[in-house]
Amino acid sequence: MCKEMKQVTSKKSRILVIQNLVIQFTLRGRVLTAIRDISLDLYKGESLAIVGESGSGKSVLMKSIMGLLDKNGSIKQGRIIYNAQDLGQFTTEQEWLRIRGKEIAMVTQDPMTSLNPLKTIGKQIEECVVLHQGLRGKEAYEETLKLLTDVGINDVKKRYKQYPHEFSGGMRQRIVIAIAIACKPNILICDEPTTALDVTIQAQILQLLKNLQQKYGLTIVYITHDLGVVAKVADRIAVMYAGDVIEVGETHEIFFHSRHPYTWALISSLPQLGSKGEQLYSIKGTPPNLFQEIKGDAFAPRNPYALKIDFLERPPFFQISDTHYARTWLLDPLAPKVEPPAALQAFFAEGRQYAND
Ligand SMILES: Nc1ncnc2c1ncn2[C@@H]1O[C@H](COP(=O)(O)OP(=O)(O)OP(=O)(O)O)[C@@H](O)[C@H]1O
Repeated sequence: MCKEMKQVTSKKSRILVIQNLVIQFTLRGRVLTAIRDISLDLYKGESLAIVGESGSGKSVLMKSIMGLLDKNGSIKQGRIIYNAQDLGQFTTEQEWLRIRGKEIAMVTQDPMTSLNPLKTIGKQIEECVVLHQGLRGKEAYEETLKLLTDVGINDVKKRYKQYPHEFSGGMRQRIVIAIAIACKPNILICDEPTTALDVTIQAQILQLLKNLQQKYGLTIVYITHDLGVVAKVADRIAVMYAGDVIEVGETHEIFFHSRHPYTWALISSLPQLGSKGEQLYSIKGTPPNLFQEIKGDAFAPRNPYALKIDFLERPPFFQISDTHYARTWLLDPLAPKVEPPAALQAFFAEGRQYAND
């Protein structure tokens, strides 16, 4: 039967809890609801990927956790609990400075925007080491060299003295990661960290983040529009659509057992499936206008499997396993049995087989 999402199913401890979050922006007198009543837990030491197409609310959600919402936006409802405090209640920049960078750090798509072009990269990392680790002089210098080594940069003494423009895009991203790690955060948010990089470098940066996660005991949140990118690095995936989380589960559950037709559509658009040359399920239409009130399941108008109730009532989270939940009326016991498209079923079967081997 349907149960409201309750993700605390094992001994894993929650490091961040988002409860019934609603975020709105006011634009020329009109109100846009970017986050529509989201609840999501983040577990200590895990890597969670938040996946969804452009405009689904991934960045707004993460910005709200870091106190970086644009001035015309605000939290209208809900809580963001970290370390027994509700971050949503923060009103001053001073309060945020205790969290931002220090406890929760962020790596963005474009390293150039995070780096100062006029300072050597060594100095930029060392400033964080001094500020956040309290080291001075030779100790701070040594720690900076160690961080450079940890992020896979060679010849560190020479590199320390160089400026951002002397590095390639991939190397610059490594430096931004070193700066983030220098602050010893508990949570690292990676917002499309590899989008600007070519495929080989992408894989290297993702592997680096995976290694650093283990070494530093980090909890990582990946934000991406590309499900394929996080397949190998995420423990869990939350799928967002029109400001809502519509499915969440462990990575293999989302890839090979997903139940929401929107997740099916996302998987269908993976190049691995396209290469089979089969006619796959593709999403037609556009996401809803977030200035307007959304009734029912926001995906219903684009969903070939939508039921009448999908247009009327927001589906609850139906529990599929201890770790897997989806917001679709198709999971209601009274709903007709619907199977994913044949090509996707073949992909699911192949993936499950592979997982069992
Ligand atoms: N300052 C703002 N004023 C008005 N609307 C905003 C503002 N910031 C974000 N939005 C709206 O909030 C919604 C969610 O945006 P968000 O940037 O979180 O999407 P996203 O999933 O991160 O997309 P992308 O992958 O393109 O970054 C969008 O409709 C966007 O236009």
